[in-house]
Amino acid sequence: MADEYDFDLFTIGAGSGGVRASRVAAAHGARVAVAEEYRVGGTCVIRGCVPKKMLVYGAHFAEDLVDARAFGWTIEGKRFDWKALRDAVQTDVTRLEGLYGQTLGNNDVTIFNQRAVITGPHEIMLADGQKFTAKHILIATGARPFVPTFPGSEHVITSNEAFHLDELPPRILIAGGGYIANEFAGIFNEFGCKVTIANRSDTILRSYDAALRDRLLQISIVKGINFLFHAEFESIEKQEDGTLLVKLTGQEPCVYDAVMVATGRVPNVEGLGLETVGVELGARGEIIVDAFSRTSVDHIHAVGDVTDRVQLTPVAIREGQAFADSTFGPGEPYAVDHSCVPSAVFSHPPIAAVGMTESEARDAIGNIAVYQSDFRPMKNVVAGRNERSLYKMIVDSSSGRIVGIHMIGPEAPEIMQAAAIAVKAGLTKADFDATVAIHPTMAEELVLFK
Ligand SMILES: Cc1cc2nc3c(=O)[nH]c(=O)nc-3n(C[C@H](O)[C@H](O)[C@H](O)COP(=O)(O)OP(=O)(O)OC[C@H]3O[C@@H](n4cnc5c(N)ncnc54)[C@H](O)[C@@H]3O)c2cc1C
Ligand SMILES: NC(=O)c1ccc[n+]([C@@H]2O[C@H](COP(=O)([O-])OP(=O)(O)OC[C@H]3O[C@@H](n4cnc5c(N)ncnc54)[C@H](O)[C@@H]3O)[C@@H](O)[C@H]2O)c1
Repeated sequence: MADEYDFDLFTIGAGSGGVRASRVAAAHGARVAVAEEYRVGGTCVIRGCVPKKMLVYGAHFAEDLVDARAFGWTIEGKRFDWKALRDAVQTDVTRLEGLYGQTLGNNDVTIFNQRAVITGPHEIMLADGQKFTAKHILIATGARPFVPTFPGSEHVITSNEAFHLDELPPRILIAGGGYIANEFAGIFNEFGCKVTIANRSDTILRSYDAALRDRLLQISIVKGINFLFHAEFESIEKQEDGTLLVKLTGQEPCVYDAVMVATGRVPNVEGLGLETVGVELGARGEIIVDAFSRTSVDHIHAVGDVTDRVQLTPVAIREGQAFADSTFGPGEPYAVDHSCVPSAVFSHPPIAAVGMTESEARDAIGNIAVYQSDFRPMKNVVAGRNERSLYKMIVDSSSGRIVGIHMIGPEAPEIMQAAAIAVKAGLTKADFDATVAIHPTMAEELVLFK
């Protein structure tokens, strides 16, 4: 490796993509440094997937404790302590942060706990003024919540703050209709907050199959979540008692204790020095990269949310791994396959999907068969919970190949991870039919479609 540079690789951002790329590059023998301005682990570990999932688990006990009565349990003195859960989650986040730092250290990656910017084609400057040179630079700076600007927008919180609330807000308005809005609506609602979702369109989770979206909407309404559609912010006024008077288009003014925005995430590119070295950006501020995560400058790469391809942790990790193997490994360069990426929404109940929705398949293929199972899980029957699951399988009629599976119901993401392998591998409906069911399960519906 070239010794004319201080490092072979300098990574900016120690999140999902940056940590993986740095660790793997170092394991291939590269001299690697990584700069992190906040906390090692990035969004997913510190204020995303991981603490969110822990809150989802905590929230679900609200239903389990109610349902337990139907299974013969008497529960007295039931009480929920938000601070106890919040602090337990943060303790584990800190533990994980330590493990990520340890992994980097064990691989001889130098960590700088400060902001880094690019000051020359091969030069990086840290917040304290230190400068370093590197043969390759990897931008893995992720994304941050987008907050629309309107009078009073300074009073809103985002998912970043939601993990640290001193008290649960008795009434919370959540703006947005995507992943974060629906996941946090479920969490706060289970904790007993009165939740209202305000969305600018009339569609939640627009990339998911319409039948599943409708099912989640119906179930959420029954659980007590209020939905406002075609509602955009006009203003928020903080009142003397600390509550927030919110005006939304087409709605009567209403008072809430907290307002959270979940209106998408924008790439972290500001002030990075990209213009000084000629790294090109797209219309949404994302770094433009080719299939090998190479930017418009040959030796500068970018992975993860900052490229706004698929904003999911496992994708950022794969992009980081592919970059490190391709640039520093012994094999041929390879690209990440972004097709058929499975995903999940950890709502109550969760949604999971892989491949094409019914309408996408109709447009792309035309001749399709749709199999559907609309059932009440056994546990819900005994519990007297009138909440039905919906599974859909979309099949290319000419080949029998499965092009999409969509599920809403308990444990849907856990079931989907296995089903996604089959879809990615190009299996057919006949292959599923030939597989014996495991009874009694919810997942058996996948091999029993008629
Ligand atoms: C609330 C929430 C829930 C989510 N849930 C899921 C989920 O369940 N499943 C899933 O797959 N995905 C989920 N995501 C998305 C997932 O977190 C991201 O896709 C993933 O973290 C992207 O990884 P990344 O490496 O691109 O960026 P990040 O993990 O965001 O890491 C970027 C890092 O760069 C640092 N940084 C930025 N600029 C600089 C600089 N100039 N100098 C030094 N450091 C810098 C940042 O502090 C950050 O630590 C969730 C996101 C949120 C917000
Ligand atoms: N379970 C998961 O895998 C998971 C969970 C959370 C977040 N994420 C990732 O993080 C990303 C960000 O999550 P998110 O929920 O913020 O985004 P999102 O893209 O899922 O949803 C954004 C929502 O905000 C609305 N919106 C956008 N601009 C608006 C504006 N100016 N005014 C009003 N509404 C507006 C959109 O119509 C949409 O409903 C997701 O796209 C996803 O990739 C994944």
